[in-house]
Amino acid sequence: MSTAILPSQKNHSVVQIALFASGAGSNAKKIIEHFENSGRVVIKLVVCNKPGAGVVQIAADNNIPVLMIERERFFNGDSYLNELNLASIEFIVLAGFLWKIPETLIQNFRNRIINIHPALLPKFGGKGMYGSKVHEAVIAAGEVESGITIHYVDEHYDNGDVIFQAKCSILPTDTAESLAEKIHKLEHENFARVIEECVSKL
Ligand SMILES: Nc1nc2c(c(=O)[nH]1)N[C@@H](CN(C=O)c1ccc(C(=O)N[C@@H](CCC(=O)O)C(=O)O)cc1)CN2
Ligand SMILES: NCC(=O)N[C@@H]1O[C@H](COP(=O)([O-])[O-])[C@@H](O)[C@H]1O
Repeated sequence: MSTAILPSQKNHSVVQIALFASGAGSNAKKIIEHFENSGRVVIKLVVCNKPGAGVVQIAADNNIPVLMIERERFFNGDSYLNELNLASIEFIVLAGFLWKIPETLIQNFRNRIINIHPALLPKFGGKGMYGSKVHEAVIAAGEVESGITIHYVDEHYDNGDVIFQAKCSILPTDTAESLAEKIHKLEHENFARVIEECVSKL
């Protein structure tokens, strides 16, 4: 007699995530630490397009393999889909990744790629809007608040469905640097939890 597998008894498989990053990797570090002892999520791979980026050392410190990618193959080849499949990657997190994700990956990871943007989309997004450039534009526009947006990734920059936003105030004395600190604090407080909520729905 076979035993029915009740939902509560379903054996939830482990979700294997690739972190894509181009820079210092402070978000990647927080995410890696958050899932360090998780039974549900494994940070399997760090994908980076900038040799010498801080995120490469963070991956090494945590014994996470790094896949260094090159522009030609990423945009005009298989977009490293073979390596992602070999690593059994099921979900992609963009944590300060500065290249546009190509159609090949969008199609193969439909609704399974998320990104964090350091502003309140739809304002201050799109091509050219990354890193301190975002904070400089927000300050120059005279905004009294900024924040973060975590969203699904589609074929356009900063256009996918919004998952989460959090705000911070901007004081008259704030600079792009001081705003960046407020934004990083919001990112580090929220990104890992939002990732966990997203993968729990897979
Ligand atoms: N298909 C998508 N790819 C990516 C998205 C996205 O929403 N859809 N988000 C970006 C992250 N990002 C904003 O959150 C972003 C990153 C970089 C740029 C940009 O203008 N990049 C420059 C190149 C910079 C460099 O090579 O150092 C450019 O494209 O000319 C805009 C937005 C990640 N990918
Ligand atoms: N438009 C994309 C963008 O600007 N992303 C931003 O890059 C930074 C990476 O910091 P980190 O390398 O310390 O995580 C983060 O602030 C993230 O929001």
